[in-house]
Amino acid sequence: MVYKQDNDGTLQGYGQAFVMSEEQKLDWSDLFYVMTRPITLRNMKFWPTSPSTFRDNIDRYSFELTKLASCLWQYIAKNLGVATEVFAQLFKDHPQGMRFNYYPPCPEADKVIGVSPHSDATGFSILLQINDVQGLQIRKDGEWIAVSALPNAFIVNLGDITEVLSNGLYKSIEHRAMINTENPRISLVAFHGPDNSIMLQPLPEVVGDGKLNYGSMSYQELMKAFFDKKLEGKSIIDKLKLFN
Ligand SMILES: O=C(O)CCC(=O)C(=O)O
Ligand SMILES: [Fe+2]
Repeated sequence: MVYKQDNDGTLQGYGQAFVMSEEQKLDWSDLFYVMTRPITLRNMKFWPTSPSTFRDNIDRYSFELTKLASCLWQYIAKNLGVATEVFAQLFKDHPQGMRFNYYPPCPEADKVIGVSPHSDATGFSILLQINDVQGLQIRKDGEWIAVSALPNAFIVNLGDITEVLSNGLYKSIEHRAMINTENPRISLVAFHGPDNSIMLQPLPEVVGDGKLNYGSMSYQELMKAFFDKKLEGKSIIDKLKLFN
């Protein structure tokens, strides 16, 4: 297949992620992932040329989402009492990747899962539920709750990076995607992560004289830890938490 993943560690292209063994039961989904920003990191060999509008539309969508993401960072910074320049520096060049998820229906839908429980290893994700099929669930107080998409609205899932930077004032959300027996479901998730070179730790401006709740880890190390194992709840956060 022309756009299939390479073994270059970036997971771009068509394929599966988080496959650790031949025996593993895979998630019931097809996925396609491309890095969309910074533009210099785009690898156009993974960008389909058919339909002919694809590249142009994704480029424009990526640009508009970046504006939305900058706006959200400004609100988060304000809420945390941190100068907006601090976030602008951490998220400089607006790193962004897009994952297209296709979940085929399954006659035995209760025996499979579309995406295993996890939190996103990113700042936040802006999710668009493309067709009107429900499937996303979030975990709140130990219970799984179905999220219905509002018409013309995005779903924003906070990621692990925001939890650590905010010393836990913001919590990343554990979520999963379920399958149904009749209808395929399609979602498009745009991950907004930090600059690749950052050292991830709670922001001193947020911690102040208070208790430090998380240890530190380079973002590169964190991404490696995330992709080196099966998706499993809030595993990155569990690793970095100093107290339970
Ligand atoms: O399809 C969904 O609603 C969720 C997908 C997801 O969690 C992901 O791609 O990280
Ligand atoms: Fe996710």
